[in-house]
Amino acid sequence: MKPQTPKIPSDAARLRAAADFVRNHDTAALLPLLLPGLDALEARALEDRCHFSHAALLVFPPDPETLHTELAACGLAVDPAAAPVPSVVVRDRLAARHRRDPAGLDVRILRPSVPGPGAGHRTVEVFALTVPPGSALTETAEHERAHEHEAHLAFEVAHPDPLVLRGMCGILTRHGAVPDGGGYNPHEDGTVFYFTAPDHAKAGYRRVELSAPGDHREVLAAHLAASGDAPIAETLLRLLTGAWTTQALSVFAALRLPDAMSTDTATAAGALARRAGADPESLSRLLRYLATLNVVAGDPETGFRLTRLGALLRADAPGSLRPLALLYGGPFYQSFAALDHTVRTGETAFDHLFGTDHFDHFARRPELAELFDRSMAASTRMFDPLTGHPVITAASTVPTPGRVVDIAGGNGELLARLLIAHPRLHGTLLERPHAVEAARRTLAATGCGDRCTYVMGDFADVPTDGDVYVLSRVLHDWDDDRCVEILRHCARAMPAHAELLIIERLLPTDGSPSLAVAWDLHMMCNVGGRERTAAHYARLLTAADLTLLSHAPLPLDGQVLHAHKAKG
Ligand SMILES: C[S@@+](CC[C@H](N)C(=O)[O-])C[C@H]1O[C@@H](n2cnc3c(N)ncnc32)[C@H](O)[C@@H]1O
Repeated sequence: MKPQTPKIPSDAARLRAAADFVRNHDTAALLPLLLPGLDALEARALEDRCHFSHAALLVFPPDPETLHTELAACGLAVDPAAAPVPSVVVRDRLAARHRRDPAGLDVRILRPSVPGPGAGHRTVEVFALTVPPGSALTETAEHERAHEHEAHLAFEVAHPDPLVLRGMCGILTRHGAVPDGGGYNPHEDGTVFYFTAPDHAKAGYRRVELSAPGDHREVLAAHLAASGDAPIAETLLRLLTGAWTTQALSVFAALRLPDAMSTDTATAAGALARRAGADPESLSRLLRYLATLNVVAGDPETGFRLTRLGALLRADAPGSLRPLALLYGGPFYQSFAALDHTVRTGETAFDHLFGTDHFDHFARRPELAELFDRSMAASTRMFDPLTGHPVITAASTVPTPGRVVDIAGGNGELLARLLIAHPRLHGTLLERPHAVEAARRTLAATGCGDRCTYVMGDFADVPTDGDVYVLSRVLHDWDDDRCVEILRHCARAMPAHAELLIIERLLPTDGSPSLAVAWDLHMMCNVGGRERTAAHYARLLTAADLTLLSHAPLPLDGQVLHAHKAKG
């Protein structure tokens, strides 16, 4: 008996199936089907940041009218006023698969709405390529219908930024999804990241898409590289020109352009040049480059406005990254030019270049010291959950109010947060003289100055009257021997009941993405320190007669490690 060839469903049947699927599923139900094994925390993180937005398919109508009739027949109404948007990503994938010229494949995107359960706007995303009867594309259409290469489920990311996107891609890959291309579509200013669903997924679709409004080609480049189908020379060129990006951002911040620009309305480059005292032609070209990075939007003809990303470089933005832009484009840019010295010799490039270590170099230059303190304050979002850490709440609820000793506490940002959140808590800040002055000002400004004492000194001067000791972003500045020395000073000073909290980024041991890996290079080049794994910190603590009890995540890839004195 002749084996039966499975019948390929018609476009109308495929459209109906996609519409039914969208009608009957929502984000909460779909995520565990797609990523079985997702734990509650990760499911919540994904649900908070994205929603199921559409199911997609590629169809091949003989003409546009037939497509509209088929859509209407399955309850999919397309706004007749909305012109179909040209597809770039699916067009190029189709061209690559069938070795055709993309210019000959006019794939259009339609997005008819589908009312579904729960809140949120959902659509069927229809990629349509008109294939009239007898067309040379008939075979291509049959192949695509049979294999459903472009069928996918999509989740739209609500407020995409590079960290969120990298984190979400990380969760998907950790659960077995495999990066499978993607792209940026300038026609609708959106970026898509495709994945092959994990083998054990139960959603009935083989592909998943994360879609993000805006241009996220930097994150996309890494995703494409992981997909193995990146245009590799382009990817490498983007990587090689990273230094240009650093300088462009730094100059943009130094000229205070983010403060002069609106996020709503475009300003002509000429007007911005007059305000910044810059050359109009050169500034216009800088802004055009920054537009490719999504820091500004617009072009030299219409003018430029600031994006959400660019607004983080405003001097008064909460958590402003302006100080970091100036440091990374300034002294740390110079030191990175000597990275080869570090790699060849193991010595610190910064010390080699400036003749002194970075703490002394900055301490002797008040403007740099202030910039450094403000740059550390730029990432204090990392500290937010610490006010609720059980060790801190316990210290603030004992009958006699407890004391937090912040060792090398910088300009007092963390201590101020803890004292504001716990009005009975007292604090001591140990720092070098210039930083103590900055900390005094921070704590006085928050009205907590009278509950705080200051010790101008060195790690050897850790006070002995604390209940909680904090080492925030200190140990990563030093090599292992110096860390053990610092930890021994702590252990000797700590009363038996005292607790130690260490705030650092941890190097991942499972290959998951983390800012710690890049900052490890920064530490190596600039301070002779390093980022470490949890196990590495545990070893250093043990060598100093301390015991690591636990660690918990903080924002910006931070972690809080909890330790106390070794028993016995
Ligand atoms: C990376 S900053 C961290 C500041 C703060 N803990 C935070 O998380 O924002 C490191 C701090 O260590 C301080 N420091 C460096 N050497 C020190 C020493 N020998 N004794 C005390 N503090 C020191 C520096 O002044 C600097 O403020």
